[in-house]
Amino acid sequence: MKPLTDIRKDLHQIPELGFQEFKTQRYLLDLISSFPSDHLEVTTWETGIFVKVKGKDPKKTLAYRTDMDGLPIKEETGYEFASIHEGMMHACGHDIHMTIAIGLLSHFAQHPLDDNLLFIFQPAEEGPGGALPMRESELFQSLQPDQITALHIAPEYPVGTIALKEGLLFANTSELFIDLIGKGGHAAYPHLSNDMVVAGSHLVTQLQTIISRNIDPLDSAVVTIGKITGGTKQNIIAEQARLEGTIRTLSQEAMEKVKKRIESLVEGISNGFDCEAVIDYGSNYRQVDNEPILTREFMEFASNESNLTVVECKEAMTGEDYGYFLEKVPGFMFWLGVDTPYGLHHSRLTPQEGAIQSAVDLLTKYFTFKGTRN
Ligand SMILES: CC(=O)N[C@@H](CCC[C@H](N)C(=O)O)C(=O)O
Repeated sequence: MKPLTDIRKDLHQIPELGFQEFKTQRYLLDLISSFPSDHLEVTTWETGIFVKVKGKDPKKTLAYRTDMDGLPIKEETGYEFASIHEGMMHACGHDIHMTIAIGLLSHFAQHPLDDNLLFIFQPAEEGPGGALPMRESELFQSLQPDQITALHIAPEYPVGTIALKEGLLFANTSELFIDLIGKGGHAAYPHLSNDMVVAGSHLVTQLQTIISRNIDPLDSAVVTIGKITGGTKQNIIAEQARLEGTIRTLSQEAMEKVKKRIESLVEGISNGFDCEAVIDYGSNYRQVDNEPILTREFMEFASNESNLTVVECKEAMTGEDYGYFLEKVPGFMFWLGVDTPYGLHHSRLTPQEGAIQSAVDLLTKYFTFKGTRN
């Protein structure tokens, strides 16, 4: 097999959006077909893949999950191996996550455990969400793991550090799309039109008051509008505007409250500006809730059995549909330090590749510890 760093470079070049991961799936299947196949059961689900490494005397099934999709970002890393897909980039580390899965799989295909080890290559984490339908698939139900593990790259930690905590690690999320439909017209005749750029601007400002005025200051929530579109030309009054964003909360109750406030404010805009307004919440992700006993055991294992630094971190407002796997299967997720000055979802994100081997070494030892009986 090629060195893992070369595999990461190959994957980095072909980012694809959710449920479009055709080349990525093909690339991974080709690699997997080069591994010794005696213990492997490979199945595909949409653009994802399940690989079961059959144990020698299985009593349970352990699982490792990686996501697969990229983001609609124009890459500016300056890498020689930058994305060859215009306007798309692996800017959330899924190329690293997949490479770690391949490193582990190549090891365990040659050295199977006593127990089964299931690899889940999951599409569409960035949206619209592959974890929930994958978890609900007949295929997953038939493979049903007893414990699950995943990781996410963390730009802010050095290579050689992992970070996690028991319980809540990542927030509840909901996408947010608001369409405003008014009446277009000539820029010189505002009184004959109904301007959705003005209505949308008011709405963006009002939405910011939800966190500052409606959420308990000791709780946490986020409403981010990441994209606004509207109008067609500088001297035409905009007939429509669209706001696209995301909501993050630490509890389901806060999510319900934020949504109620959004609905009231949107209704106010619709009445005040005499326009039509439609809200679509897109996909919702369940919080990532680390199972306390397994998490604590893993933290102690990593501290004692590796030379990694284990940090007990705070929860983050990032989202992850991996939370849906954790809803049904006990397990945990951890942050993997990759030491890069630009954060997740940035066009200049350049994770240090040294992190790949550190994760493969740690998880090889951990799965061996969990899946071997004396
Ligand atoms: C780790 C990470 O960055 N995850 C994404 C998940 C996206 C959720 C959904 N599409 C949304 O935008 O709400 C994140 O943005 O946190």
